[in-house]
Amino acid sequence: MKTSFVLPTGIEPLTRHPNATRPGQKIDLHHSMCYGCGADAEVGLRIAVTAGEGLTATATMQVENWMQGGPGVIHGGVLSGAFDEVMGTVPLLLRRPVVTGHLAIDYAKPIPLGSTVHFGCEIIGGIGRKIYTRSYAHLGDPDAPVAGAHALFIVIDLEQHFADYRDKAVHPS
Ligand SMILES: CCCCC/C=C\C/C=C\C/C=C\C/C=C\CCCC(=O)SCCNC(=O)CCNC(=O)[C@H](O)C(C)(C)COP(=O)(O)OP(=O)(O)OC[C@H]1O[C@@H](n2cnc3c(N)ncnc32)[C@H](O)[C@@H]1OP(=O)(O)O
Repeated sequence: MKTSFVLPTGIEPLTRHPNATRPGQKIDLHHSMCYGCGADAEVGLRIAVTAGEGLTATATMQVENWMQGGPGVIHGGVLSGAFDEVMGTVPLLLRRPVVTGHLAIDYAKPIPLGSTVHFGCEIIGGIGRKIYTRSYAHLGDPDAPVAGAHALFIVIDLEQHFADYRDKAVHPS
């Protein structure tokens, strides 16, 4: 698939954490009010990410009517959010919390409402606090991708990063 995302040189391989989620199991819920994965979020993508072998994962998302952009098809921003969620979850296999620094999407085909989008994802490697990932999406045939994505995630100190915002956090009612 065509992309204009340029990977830097010097990316080093990363290793799965020994206590990471086992292949075939769902990677732990981030938090229940998360727009990407939360079961209690008022509006959300409700994506479940399953660990694969090594530093890989898969995920699915149902394309619901509220996700419409062009007539009958998914909004590009919703798909972008889905890729962010899928790729942002995979660094949990390293047991390292991250936030997105750079996200690039390649849209190859329109995705109809009512589809199930299947995602594959892998960690390419890292440089210092930077973790590079790539992902692709298909509608049932992995040989016919409908979109692809790359992202750079930055490892953060979880407590410190959100310290000034926690008083605004919303909780399940
Ligand atoms: C939805 C939020 C969830 C957040 C995650 C919470 C918990 C994590 C735990 C579990 C995760 C589980 C599931 C998560 C699922 C989905 C994830 C969704 C993730 C998101 O949706 S999260 C929201 C959007 N995200 C932000 O809200 C970030 C705002 N931002 C910042 O908070 C700062 O910007 C930060 C921290 C990114 C960096 O700040 P900083 O001061 O710590 O570090 P610094 O600036 O030095 O960058 C360090 C090195 O990255 C390079 N670098 C930085 N940005 C770059 C760019 N754009 N392009 C190329 N290189 C870049 C620098 O050049 C330097 O590289 P070098 O070391 O080589 O110089």
